[in-house]
Amino acid sequence: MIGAGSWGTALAALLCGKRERVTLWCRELEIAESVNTQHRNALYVSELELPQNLVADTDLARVAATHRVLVMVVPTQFTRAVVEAMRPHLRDDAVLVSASKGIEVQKIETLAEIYDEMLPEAMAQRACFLSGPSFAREVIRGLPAAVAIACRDAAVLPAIQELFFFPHFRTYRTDDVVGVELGGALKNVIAIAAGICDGLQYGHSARAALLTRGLAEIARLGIAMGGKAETFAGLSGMGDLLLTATSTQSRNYTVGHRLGSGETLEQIQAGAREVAEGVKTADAAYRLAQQKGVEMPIVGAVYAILYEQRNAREVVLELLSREMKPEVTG
Ligand SMILES: NC(=O)C1=CN([C@@H]2O[C@H](COP(=O)(O)OP(=O)(O)OC[C@H]3O[C@@H](n4cnc5c(N)ncnc54)[C@H](O)[C@@H]3O)[C@@H](O)[C@H]2O)C=CC1
Ligand SMILES: O=C(CO)COP(=O)(O)O
Repeated sequence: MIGAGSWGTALAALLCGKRERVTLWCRELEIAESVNTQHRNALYVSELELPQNLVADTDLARVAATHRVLVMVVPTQFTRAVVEAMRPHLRDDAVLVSASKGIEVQKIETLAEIYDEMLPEAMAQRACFLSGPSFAREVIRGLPAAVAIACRDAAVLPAIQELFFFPHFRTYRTDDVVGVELGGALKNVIAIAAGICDGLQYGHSARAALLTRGLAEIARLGIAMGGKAETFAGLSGMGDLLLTATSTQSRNYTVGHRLGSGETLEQIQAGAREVAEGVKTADAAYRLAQQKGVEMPIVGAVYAILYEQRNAREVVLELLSREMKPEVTG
């Protein structure tokens, strides 16, 4: 497991139920020591006990060289640098499984596009993408969840699906990498919008409208990028949007709620250790939509509130003043 934040720790603990030993690569020595000696992650999900067969290692080159299946769970904006550091050490038969959700701002690229750019063709082709409604804390506690896993290489996908398949963690397979990735990345931006809506106390009807139109935007960009329309109605699309945009457990929803309640992004981010991917992805998605000529008014509104210091109420008024039109859902 490459990345020892909340989600990397949760997925590593999950896989411990199926493998004799799972290695967790940690940037932070403090995490490695606490996992190896106390079976806890001292910095993330520290209240939860971890399996005894989870072993932490801080040497990225060694972990990359000695494992065939590498699950990538570092925040999106750091993925390029971590892949760069791993690249010389990777085995020829390595299978990368991406479990992060976001779009990189630096080059406006999805994680699949970063892998395509940086890895040998066959290795990039067999990379898998796991995404869907799943809070780390709930997964560590063994509560039921279901997610999607996507891969372009049909020969690799069943084995990776099986690796991540448990009675309480059901994994559904698809070949739609673009749809799964974009659903997971963009729902975080719409979750920020939903939080803003609730922070402004606009009510449940407004939030339901926002989520439905938000999903239409996600599908519109996703289809323009080559994703399949039906994927956006699935676990990595509507499923994850439902979870993230309606739960106070979500970091992205919480960022939005605090913005809607009057705090600034700077205040919210000061001292925050955990990543809310939607903040950076809003920037990348706004630019990507412009590049592709896709209309995304809700993403544009989140961008204006986050990056142009626009007043949230005024931005919502502008959204509500848009012209009359037919209902198109993708
Ligand atoms: N937490 C959750 O419930 C879920 C998270 N995800 C996704 O998993 C990915 C990772 O998120 P979390 O594990 O929640 O993160 P987290 O917020 O719990 O931890 C942050 C992680 O970032 C790493 N980090 C910080 N600076 C870094 C740098 N310069 N280079 C490399 N790594 C650095 C830290 O070592 C730590 O592993 C994100 O894309 C997130 O959207 C997906 C599903 C569920
Ligand atoms: O992706 C997630 C759940 O599927 C986690 O959402 P947050 O990052 O908003 O907490």
